[in-house]
Amino acid sequence: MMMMGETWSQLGSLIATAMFLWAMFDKYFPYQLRGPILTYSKKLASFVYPYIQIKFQEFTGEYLKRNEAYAAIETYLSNKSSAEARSLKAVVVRDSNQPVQLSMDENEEVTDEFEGIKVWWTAKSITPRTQSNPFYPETEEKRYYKLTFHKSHREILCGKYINHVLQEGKAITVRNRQRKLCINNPSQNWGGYKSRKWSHVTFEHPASFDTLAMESKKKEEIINDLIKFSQGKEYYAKIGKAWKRGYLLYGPPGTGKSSMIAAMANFMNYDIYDLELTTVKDNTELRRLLIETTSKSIIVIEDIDCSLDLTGQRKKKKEQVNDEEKKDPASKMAKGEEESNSKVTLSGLLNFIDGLWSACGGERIIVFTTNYVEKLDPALIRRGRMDKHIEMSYCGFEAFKVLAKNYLNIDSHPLFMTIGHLLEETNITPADVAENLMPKSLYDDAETCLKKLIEAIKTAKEEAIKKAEEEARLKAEKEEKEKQETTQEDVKVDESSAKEVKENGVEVVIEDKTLAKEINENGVTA
Ligand SMILES: Nc1ncnc2c1ncn2[C@@H]1O[C@H](COP(=O)(O)OP(=O)(O)OP(=O)(O)O)[C@@H](O)[C@H]1O
Ligand SMILES: [Mg+2]
Repeated sequence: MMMMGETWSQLGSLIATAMFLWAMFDKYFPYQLRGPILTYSKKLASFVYPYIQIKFQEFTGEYLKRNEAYAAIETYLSNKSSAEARSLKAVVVRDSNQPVQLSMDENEEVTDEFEGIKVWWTAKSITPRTQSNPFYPETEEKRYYKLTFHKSHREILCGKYINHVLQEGKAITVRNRQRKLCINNPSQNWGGYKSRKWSHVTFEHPASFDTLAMESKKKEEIINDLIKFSQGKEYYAKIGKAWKRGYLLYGPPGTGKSSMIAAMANFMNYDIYDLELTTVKDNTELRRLLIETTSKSIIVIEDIDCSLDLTGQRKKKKEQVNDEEKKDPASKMAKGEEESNSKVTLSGLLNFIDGLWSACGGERIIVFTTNYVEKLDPALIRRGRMDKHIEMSYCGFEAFKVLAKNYLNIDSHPLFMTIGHLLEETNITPADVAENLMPKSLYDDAETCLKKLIEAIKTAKEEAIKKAEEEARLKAEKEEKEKQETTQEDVKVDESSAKEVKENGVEVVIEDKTLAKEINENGVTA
């Protein structure tokens, strides 16, 4: 006990002496000599204490912008902190799917290892005593992380390690973030305070490539394409192309185009920007919307053929208009108003896909969907613009098996063979198959649902046959009508020809009506 007391009193007097010496140094030591003295003392300290320390402050710059590095380090250390530190802070992070993020409390220390080198991270804070900037009073404590390591590892830790920490921290943030489904606001709502071009909700669609019904080979091809794209940052930079990829999904309604987009977003961990083109006034607005999208996102334009008149017809219409304008400049003026309301043009959209502005942000996927691929303008869908065309087709046997697994949790059943044969002969969408496979009551077992599906496919088959017959009948009727019309026209021509021959003064009875016509056409008078 006595010993303890003595040690404490010695320590106390040591601290008091140090404080006294520091006060003397601060008060009487000439200012000019302080620099060299401090430099030498630092050299001495580095000899005695061979460690390097780096500070990462929470706020930097005149306008106290939050330091991205600090946030990344905080996230990077959160796992290590929760395992090692004894005093922790819990922070709710915006747009994160984690309820709270744990970080170490002030003066706590955690260790980390990189390529066999040990480092120490400490959370620190200082409360400023003076107000340096009257416009931004520093009333709050300044927090920072301190990284300590041996000076012999300076090169590797200052370069590779810090880079690793920042990248990993950002990657964790992306993994933990709540993904967004954004829709564009009409431009008349863009003006006011706090107004935004995009509104968002949390994206929680459960679709995945596992639940998507399509041929496994095709599915794998798409997954590989997406993986290659997500790892292609350097590759895209090397070949001088913006880091983006375009997909065109086409197929009849209910074949899973929207489900595919949701599955892609879940697989890539991307946000979705669902762009409603009909509310976009012009190309300028389109550009403004585009630059507000973030990277790691899918920009979707659904039903591109309906969103805009971007089909070949539009071009023709436009050409016609231009011809009229050339003839009549007044009509051009009259149409001026209409032109300005013409909203987004094909060239505007092409610029959006692969013009200069499309490169901002990077790591983005653009998806167009359509039910009628043949209606689209070739310029819009040519290779290079839409890098991959994916056909979403009617339900085949492989796709059916995925749905049976999803909805009924079965891999096989004696009825599968019948269904397989029926699907080969009938076009039925995965949406219709899914609808029939879904148990409608508690008593519906797998067999009941499969039988229901068989009935549905048979009905679809009968309807398809009836439709085909009806179409064939209408076609035959049309052809017959056209034939009759042609014959009537021929008769009229023949009669007028025969009459003309008569009018030329020569009475010739021409039995062969074709010959009469020919004589008339060639102006021959017999
Ligand atoms: N390939 C599929 N795999 C799994 N489920 C599917 C598939 N296709 C359709 N479905 C089911 O049908 C529903 C409708 O599908 P979805 O909306 O993806 O079709 P779509 O092709 O986008 O149709 P539309 O052209 O009308 O927009 C989905 O909710 C899903 O349950
Ligand atoms: Mg859809």
